Amino acid sequence: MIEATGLTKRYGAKTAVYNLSFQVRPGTVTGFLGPNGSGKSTTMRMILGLDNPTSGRVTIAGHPYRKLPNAPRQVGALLDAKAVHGGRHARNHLLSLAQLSGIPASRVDEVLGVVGLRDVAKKRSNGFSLGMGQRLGIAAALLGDPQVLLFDEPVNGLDPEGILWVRNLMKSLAAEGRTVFVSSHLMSEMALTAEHLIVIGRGQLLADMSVREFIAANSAGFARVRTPETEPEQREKLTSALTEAGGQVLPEQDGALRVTGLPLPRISDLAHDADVRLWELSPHQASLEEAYMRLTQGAVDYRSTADQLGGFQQPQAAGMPPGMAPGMAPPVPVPGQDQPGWYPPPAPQQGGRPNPYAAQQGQPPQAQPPQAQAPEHTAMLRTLPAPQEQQAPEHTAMLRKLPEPQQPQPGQQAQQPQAQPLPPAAEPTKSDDEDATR
Ligand SMILES: Nc1ncnc2c1ncn2[C@@H]1O[C@H](COP(=O)(O)OP(=O)(O)OP(=O)(O)O)[C@@H](O)[C@H]1O
Repeated sequence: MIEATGLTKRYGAKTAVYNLSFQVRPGTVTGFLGPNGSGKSTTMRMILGLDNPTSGRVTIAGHPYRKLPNAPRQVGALLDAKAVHGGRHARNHLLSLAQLSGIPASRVDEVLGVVGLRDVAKKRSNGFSLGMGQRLGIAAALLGDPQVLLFDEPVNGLDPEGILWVRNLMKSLAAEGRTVFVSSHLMSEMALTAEHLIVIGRGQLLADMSVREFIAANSAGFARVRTPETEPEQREKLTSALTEAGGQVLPEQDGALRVTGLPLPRISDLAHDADVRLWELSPHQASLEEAYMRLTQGAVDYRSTADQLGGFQQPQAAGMPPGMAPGMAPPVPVPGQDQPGWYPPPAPQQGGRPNPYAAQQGQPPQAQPPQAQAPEHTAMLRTLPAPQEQQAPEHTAMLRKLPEPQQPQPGQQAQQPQAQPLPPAAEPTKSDDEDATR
């Protein structure tokens, strides 16, 4: 088990991690999520003794990493797949790691097989693709057959087959009773891989709970309703009927309607009363991505703006909305579509605290009084920054309430992808990536 208690890391004026307490248990894959720069890698480095905490502590099986006897046999990690001696063969790289930890050479060949790199074992790693480098990093993590494994973005650069392989590998490692702690920005992948989540924002804990609890706590279910595409007036009629009945109706990108606040039978009755035919009426649970977006909206440091292309864009045809090509039907306006938060599903409860980050943009987290530690097996979502942290009851979820997502600013609309002509085929180049000494 990995246990962090009041973990804080400051780099000069920058507070990268603040008062982080959590446990990563054996037997399940625990996902470690957070926006760019939220402190995931810093936390992992502290777990592995590569960075010293400014305060607090983190242990593996009860010991700080540096005090673990023969740590590489107990803990395996992939932090930075590029952190290898590029001039070495893949096999020699692993052999040198194995020798340092008293691991037999036969294990090197085993892990090369596990990660699918046997055929390139004698190739220099500086000639490896991103995905091959990731596989080599995973091989290094598996080398000591450790009970505790940490992976920072393990699927980065992997092809679909590789992503599926990593997913199954993580699950099987956890099923063997190991502790598996994985960071990723790929929410769809995390939803399929992890059972438990630890979510941080600006170095502070936002959530510590199962994936199922996390989605339920950060989103509400909704109904998708579709009317005949050839009769847009039916869609408008239904939208009015649903809105008058107290529902919230928002457009989906494919022309369907997303309805919250009304149960499915009521939607069906209202459609019937309004004499509107339905082509679809289906219940939906929000995705992990939507729930994550809702929770972390206020903790994102790096946001993109629309590319204005230096004013070089072709003028739009008269009356044509930006991004619409001539001949495309403009979207049917739907009441409510300009409401903030139409993309993420509505929060399950209203009246949350104001966004604690709103006044802190670009500022380090403010010092807070020590917070009570959550008991074992407690799923946590925290209200932040609260002057006094309440103790969470066992098996309950705690959630940091953040405000509704912000309305995109004018001009921040995503651009429609434009078809680009293919570049001319590149001339084949001579490759010397196969090691001459092979
Ligand atoms: N050695 C360092 N010196 C100064 N600041 C650092 C250092 N390492 C990390 N930071 C800062 O600490 C913060 C957290 O960085 P960290 O790399 O841990 O985030 P992350 O969640 O892993 O981000 P990403 O998802 O982009 O990988 C960032 O603001 C980063 O700039």
